[in-house]
Amino acid sequence: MKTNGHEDVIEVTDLRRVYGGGFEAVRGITFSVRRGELFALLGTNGAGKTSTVELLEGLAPASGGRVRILGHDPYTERAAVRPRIGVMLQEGGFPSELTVTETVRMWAGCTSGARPVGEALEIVGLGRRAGVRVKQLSGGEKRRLDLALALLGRPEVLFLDEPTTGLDAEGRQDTWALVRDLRDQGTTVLLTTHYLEEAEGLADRLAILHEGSVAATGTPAEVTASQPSRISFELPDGYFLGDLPPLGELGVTGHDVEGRAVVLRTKELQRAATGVLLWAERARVELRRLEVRSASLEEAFLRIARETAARTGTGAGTGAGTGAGTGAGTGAVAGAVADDKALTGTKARKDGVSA
Ligand SMILES: Nc1ncnc2c1ncn2[C@@H]1O[C@H](COP(=O)(O)OP(=O)(O)OP(=O)(O)O)[C@@H](O)[C@H]1O
Repeated sequence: MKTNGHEDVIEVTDLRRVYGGGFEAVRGITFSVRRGELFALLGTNGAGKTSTVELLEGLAPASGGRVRILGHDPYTERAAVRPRIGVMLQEGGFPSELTVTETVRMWAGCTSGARPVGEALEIVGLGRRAGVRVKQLSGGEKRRLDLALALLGRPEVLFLDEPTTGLDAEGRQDTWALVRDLRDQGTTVLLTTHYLEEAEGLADRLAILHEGSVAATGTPAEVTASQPSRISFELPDGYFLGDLPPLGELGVTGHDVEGRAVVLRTKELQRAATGVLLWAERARVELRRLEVRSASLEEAFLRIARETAARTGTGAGTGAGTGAGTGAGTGAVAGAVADDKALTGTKARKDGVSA
């Protein structure tokens, strides 16, 4: 199908997956991925990423809704779809005594129109490790071998399920560069990841899944734009938050004060920052540790997580985050801002702040 002149190579419409016990893991999700696009599926543990991707790969039938990959149903028309897609398996499960070349050659035997083995290894930077046994590869090299196998059939659509899990920072950067190259050469990539930094850096568009539903979708910039920016600084000695102009008039929609540290949240960053800086100028005070910045995808995600946890009473700590493994709660991006109160001005709400 074509939308706005773009060919959608992945079309997902009201997709549902219900497991044997009746548990609905995927609850009517809709998104599409255009040819040559890199699309990331993000979500907390148990959000339904794997359940969704398995349906896209044709490994299971949908319980409801529709999936089309390159115009075909990946389950009922598997023979038409399979040769045109690549799936990066987590640890391919090959005998570790085989060398890298033997492993790729074995897989090439099952792949129609496979690239030459050497070419596949060069693409992923394993050319010089061709004769090494798989068991002697580092974790990062094993992931690259998994990727080489996924690329053997020159796929038009590549599914990458958490391709950098377990890699160190350098390994992640290498994989990201590789994935970008593939996308630049026209491969459509669907990536699932726990690493928000990965999605922010790589994805043209993304969807955040929560409890089987799409909680937010768009470009990384669009998703973060739905979240407030932050201005943080230390109150000068002898001053209180109430000494600033009325925060509501500055476009500030939420704030925190801890000791002298102040964080203001706003969707009108320029207006709020200008107001704060003009005040400081006029009061002839220096705002130490001043920081003014837009929300990151990680902040957007964490905030969404907190909001839904607060709304639904679900717990936090579901493991999405940066490469450092920041914990995140479950959440949905509904745009609601649970702790952003309409501020009338000089009333502050924490100790050390006067009205
Ligand atoms: N075979 C199954 N039978 C019943 N429930 C399942 C089955 N597989 C997964 N689930 C449940 O479906 C929900 C979604 O799981 P899924 O593995 O798709 O999430 P995920 O987003 O990929 O999570 P993770 O990031 O932890 O891999 C979870 O609550 C999970 O427990």
